[in-house]
Amino acid sequence: MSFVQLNHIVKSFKHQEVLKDISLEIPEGQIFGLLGPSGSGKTTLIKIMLGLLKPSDGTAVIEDTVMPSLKQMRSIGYMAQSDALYSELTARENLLFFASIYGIRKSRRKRRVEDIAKMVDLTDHLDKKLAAFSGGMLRRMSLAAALMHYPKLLVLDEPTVGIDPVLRASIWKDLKNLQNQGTTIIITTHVMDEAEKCDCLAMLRNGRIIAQGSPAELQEASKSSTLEEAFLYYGQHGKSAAGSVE
Ligand SMILES: Nc1ncnc2c1ncn2[C@@H]1O[C@H](COP(=O)(O)OP(=O)(O)OP(=O)(O)O)[C@@H](O)[C@H]1O
Repeated sequence: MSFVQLNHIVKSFKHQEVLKDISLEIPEGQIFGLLGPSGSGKTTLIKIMLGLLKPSDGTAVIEDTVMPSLKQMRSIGYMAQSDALYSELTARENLLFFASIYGIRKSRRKRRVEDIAKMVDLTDHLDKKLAAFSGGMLRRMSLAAALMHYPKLLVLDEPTVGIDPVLRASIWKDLKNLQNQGTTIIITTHVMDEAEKCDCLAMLRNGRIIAQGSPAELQEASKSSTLEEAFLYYGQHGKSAAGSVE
């Protein structure tokens, strides 16, 4: 069953058509990667999917509900590119705040904050103000906040920018664990070794999906030895034979 369905999404800002007839189906429990150069429309597509932005045409559906839907929004964790956190508060205070707005019961908040901090490797920094955090630590805080309410769908816009390879690997381990627990994960990335870890990829360029399929399918159909090579191939040759682009 597809968990997320995008039907013929078009989005224009003034005279610029940023998304041009995008249709996608993302099955439940998948790690789905949106790959594309800067400005190709990844964030815009995600915001439409989440009901944060209205499409000019088409519909975004999550679990049979047309977005925007308050009910569905409550079951989504969204980690945006910029960190929406309070720099004058400590990490613990920030996370307790998210726990309260996500409706985690008071008796469970302290424990949940500690569990989440452990997951993103911030246990030793819980009582520091975010003003003293590095870029990578702030990204980990954002991930923690997005995970606070056990979301069924986790949407991550370039989650590992500014994060070192060791921590990136540990975050990916956590993402795989979440997937094993049934979470559907959508991730935007420029990083190829990250794209390779996704079950399915859609390559976006100039507001269109130029290829879609598993990393292996995309490489095979373009006779490429790496995903990067496949991406360059599709950029030059248009739609993929591998994918389910209609
Ligand atoms: N609110 C807006 N008003 C006008 N134009 C916008 C708006 N939001 C996005 N755009 C334009 O839409 C295009 C796609 O932007 P978007 O942020 O979706 O790209 P992206 O693929 O996420 O890029 P990046 O990887 O750099 O984050 C860009 O040309 C951008 O300037």
